[in-house]
Amino acid sequence: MELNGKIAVVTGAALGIGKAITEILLKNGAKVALLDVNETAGKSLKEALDKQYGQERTLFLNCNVESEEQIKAAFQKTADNFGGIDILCNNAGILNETTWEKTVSINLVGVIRGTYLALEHMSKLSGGRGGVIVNTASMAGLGPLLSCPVYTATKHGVIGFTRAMAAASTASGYGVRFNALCPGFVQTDLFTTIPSKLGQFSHLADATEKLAEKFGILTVSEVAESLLELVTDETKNGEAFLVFPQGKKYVTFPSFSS
Ligand SMILES: NC(=O)C1=CN([C@@H]2O[C@H](COP(=O)(O)OP(=O)(O)OC[C@H]3O[C@@H](n4cnc5c(N)ncnc54)[C@H](O)[C@@H]3O)[C@@H](O)[C@H]2O)C=CC1
Ligand SMILES: CC/C=C\C[C@H](O)C(=O)/C=C/C=C/C=C\C=C\[C@@H](O)C/C=C\CCC(=O)O
Repeated sequence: MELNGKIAVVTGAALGIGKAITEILLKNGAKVALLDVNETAGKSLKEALDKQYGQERTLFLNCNVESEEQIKAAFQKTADNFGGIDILCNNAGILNETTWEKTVSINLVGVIRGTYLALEHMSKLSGGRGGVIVNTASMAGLGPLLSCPVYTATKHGVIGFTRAMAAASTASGYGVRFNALCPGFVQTDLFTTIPSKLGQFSHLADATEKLAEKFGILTVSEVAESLLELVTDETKNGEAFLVFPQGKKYVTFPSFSS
């Protein structure tokens, strides 16, 4: 997919991985709608991006992915402003085992909600022009993280949902590719605040730290480069792209097809 002129929506765009995704999409010619619940950070980033790319290339919309109404409105404003949606990065996510229902609501339900609402704009069956949806999962979607079982569950769910949607899209003719981005540990606010977010599993913080030492820490730019590959390589559909400092690979899963 050539990005020049394409229209992208990034959730959780104001900080961390979402900010890096936004920047690499802009750098490669896309227009980007930044959706985030953190209005201060979102407006500040928009101001900085306006200076670098001009005011017309981005739109910041205060949006909580837990709200169907807010996502619906944000997608409509994006389509009205830019003329459609070609790319969706369902990136917004939290890690908090004490408020685990909220973690499920944002990390999994928010991804499902964003996907279904975006398809109303993107699917060729509803007048869209197709495109690609990349869901930010995690290495914790591929293996158990003992200190955050609910976070692990949400990321396993994101990968399963993404792969099923990829198959449904191919079978239905949506013209939309679906892929999961699965980074290991990444240096962001989410990562640095982990020790205070483990709740009843806080006694396992050291084990997590040892995992981080073992697997290393990615930069947000490294993650954004992998996102770009999933967006631009039109052969990628239904992939789980595992990214960590030692390298990256497309995960193979057991096949149950006869
Ligand atoms: N940091 C890490 O080690 C890894 C993070 N991830 C995933 O990457 C994604 C981004 O995480 P980070 O950049 O690390 O986190 P971060 O905390 O640095 O940034 C997350 C962004 O999402 C926004 N956000 C949070 N809840 C929201 C909501 N309900 N609606 C809209 N926006 C919301 C925040 O305001 C923030 O701007 C998450 O899905 C996370 O699970 C995946 C693998 C590793
Ligand atoms: C605590 C969560 C930290 C950051 C959030 C981010 O989304 C994330 O989940 C990063 C995960 C990185 C995981 C790295 C390795 C994961 C290993 C596990 O899947 C299990 C594998 C090994 C377990 C330890 C062992 O048996 O050697």
